[in-house]
Amino acid sequence: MVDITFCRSEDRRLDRTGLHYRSMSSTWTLPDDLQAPTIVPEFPASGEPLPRHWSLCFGCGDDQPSGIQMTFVVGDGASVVGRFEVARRYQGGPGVIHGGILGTAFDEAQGMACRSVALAVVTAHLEIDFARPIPLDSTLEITAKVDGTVRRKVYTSAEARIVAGPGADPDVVVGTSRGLFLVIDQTHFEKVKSMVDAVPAAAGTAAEASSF
Ligand SMILES: CCCCCCCCCCCC(=O)SCCNC(=O)CCNC(=O)[C@H](O)C(C)(C)COP(=O)(O)OP(=O)(O)OC[C@H]1O[C@@H](n2cnc3c(N)ncnc32)[C@H](O)[C@@H]1OP(=O)(O)O
Repeated sequence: MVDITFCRSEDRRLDRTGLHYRSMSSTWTLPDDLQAPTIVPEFPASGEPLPRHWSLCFGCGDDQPSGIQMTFVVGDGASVVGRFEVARRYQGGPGVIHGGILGTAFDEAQGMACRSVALAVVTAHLEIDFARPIPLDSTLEITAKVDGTVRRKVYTSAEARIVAGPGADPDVVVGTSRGLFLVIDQTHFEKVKSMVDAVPAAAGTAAEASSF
């Protein structure tokens, strides 16, 4: 196995307990009227797998071979833990993940966390801090949670860690993300249904069934 150790200046290090963003530029703030997440009964129990929301999804679909095929388990409360392998085709800079792929993983994981509070959501706003290079052939774990809701708005955040392969260190956060998702109803995808370019597997989740 390739041994890769990235520089870890104390100033740029993020830790598990006292997450700090000293070298980050985020201006993300949670609103004063934020409500604590109310978990829907359909959301599986902690430790249970959370099925894909759509079999053709680039983030989680198992009928989408070009996608990153993330898998998820439910975490504590309104949270999920997702994993995927950083395949060589996801290369951006030499030997490292493309930033857009990390963005995809955050988007997917934070969207999946929203399933704890709503049947279906779409991303309205997503912002990412790329804290460390992420080598190809590593396994990335994204922990995502709902921080709270305001009407249809779902506020989320997430952290990424390398848990296996090159650069693995579960104590180092290699990226963070914050995102706003909006709860939608079944009319949202009505106009684009005809664009679906393959026959999806049987609708496996309530969200799939409600979308198509
Ligand atoms: C399928 C199963 C999945 C279930 C599982 C999900 C996992 C999927 C993971 C991948 C998810 C994706 O990539 S989804 C694909 C990428 N995203 C999209 O395609 C979304 C495109 N955008 C839209 O369709 C629209 O802009 C919406 C739906 C996001 C919002 O439109 P709308 O419904 O008309 O809502 P609108 O009235 O404008 O706004 C409602 C409230 O939200 C606020 N708001 C709206 N946008 C923003 C914004 N960017 N930044 C800040 N705040 C915003 C407004 O100020 C307002 O606040 P207030 O007045 O109430 O205070």
